Amino acid sequence: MQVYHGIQEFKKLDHAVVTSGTFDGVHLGHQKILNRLNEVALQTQGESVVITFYPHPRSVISSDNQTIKLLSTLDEKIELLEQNGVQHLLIIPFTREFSELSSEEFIQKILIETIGTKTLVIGYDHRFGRNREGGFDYLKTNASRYGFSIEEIARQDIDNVGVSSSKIRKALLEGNVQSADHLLGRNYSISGLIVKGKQLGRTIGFPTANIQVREVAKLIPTDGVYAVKVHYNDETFGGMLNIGNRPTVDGTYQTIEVNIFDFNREIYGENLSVEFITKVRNEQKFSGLDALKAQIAKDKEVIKEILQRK
Ligand SMILES: Cc1cc2nc3c(=O)[nH]c(=O)nc-3n(C[C@H](O)[C@H](O)[C@H](O)COP(=O)(O)O)c2cc1C
Ligand SMILES: Nc1ncnc2c1ncn2[C@@H]1O[C@H](COP(=O)(O)OP(=O)(O)O)[C@@H](O)[C@H]1O
Repeated sequence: MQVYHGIQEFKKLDHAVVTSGTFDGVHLGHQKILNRLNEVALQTQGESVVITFYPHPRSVISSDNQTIKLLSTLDEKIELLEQNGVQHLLIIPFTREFSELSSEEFIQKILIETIGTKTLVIGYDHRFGRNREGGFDYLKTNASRYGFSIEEIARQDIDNVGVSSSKIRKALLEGNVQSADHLLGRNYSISGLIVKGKQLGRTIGFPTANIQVREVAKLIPTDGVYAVKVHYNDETFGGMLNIGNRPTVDGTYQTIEVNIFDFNREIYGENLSVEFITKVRNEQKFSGLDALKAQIAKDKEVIKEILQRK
């Protein structure tokens, strides 16, 4: 997959089959669009192109100034789009100025002049241009002027639920990992650097690797204890992970820490990624370290059992 940062890097194609959107999480709904994109590209001997925006449009336009939490970092999105067979990825820096472009200017400048679009494939609710003014109906009415054809992809439903990034975010913030994983079509994951903690874990028999997530915008599931799969270099392990402030030890800030099963290595300064399988309980304040240790031993039993069935 060719990646272009900004329109000036893109060289106009003879036969571009294009889609555009934020594609946060590259979930099953997005995958349906991408499959069709690749199919049309193959049938028409064209090349598939995805236009996406960075940072996320809502983080630029929204007035509440809060960083919106996302299902995928830019690197993860690039990897997922590549896995889905996309040939060209154009990442447009999303600025205030860019957000002022009308839908007509977007079509003329980006789709026609920069890319050379011959077919545009868009999701059922995709909007573009200033104030999200352009959509499928607008395109359809004006199609004859543009010299490209337009195809709309219906909403992907899973168990009668329309898949959307916001539903997946909500599920993760409610601790409903299984539902999020189901809509994503894979297990939600986070990755980061292993940093030093208070070195207490090893004294209670459960050393925990503390994960520092680099991207502030990455969504962290709600506090609690989770069954996870841990990826370290090319190896995969089972593990139990806690997200929270650790009230038992009077913790004052949130940590993400994982006890990796059947593992005994020093990994400070290295990278890990974890896949969330299910949440098993809320974080609690115990009377002391012994009570916490007894509960963690029980968590281990429960989680080993869960992971065996996966
Ligand atoms: C599976 C698991 C469950 C945990 N559950 C809780 C909990 O319910 N309440 C709590 O205060 N801390 C909980 N912790 C966090 C421990 O307090 C933490 O691992 C311990 O303080 C060691 O911290 P350290 O890495 O800074 O040494 C849990 C940790 C793990 C690995
Ligand atoms: N099974 C394991 N799971 C997690 N970390 C492990 C394991 N075995 C060894 N380690 C190492 O021990 C460290 C965690 O020990 P711990 O006493 O909890 O210290 P800290 O408070 O710095 O996290 C990890 O960062 C890792 O380098």
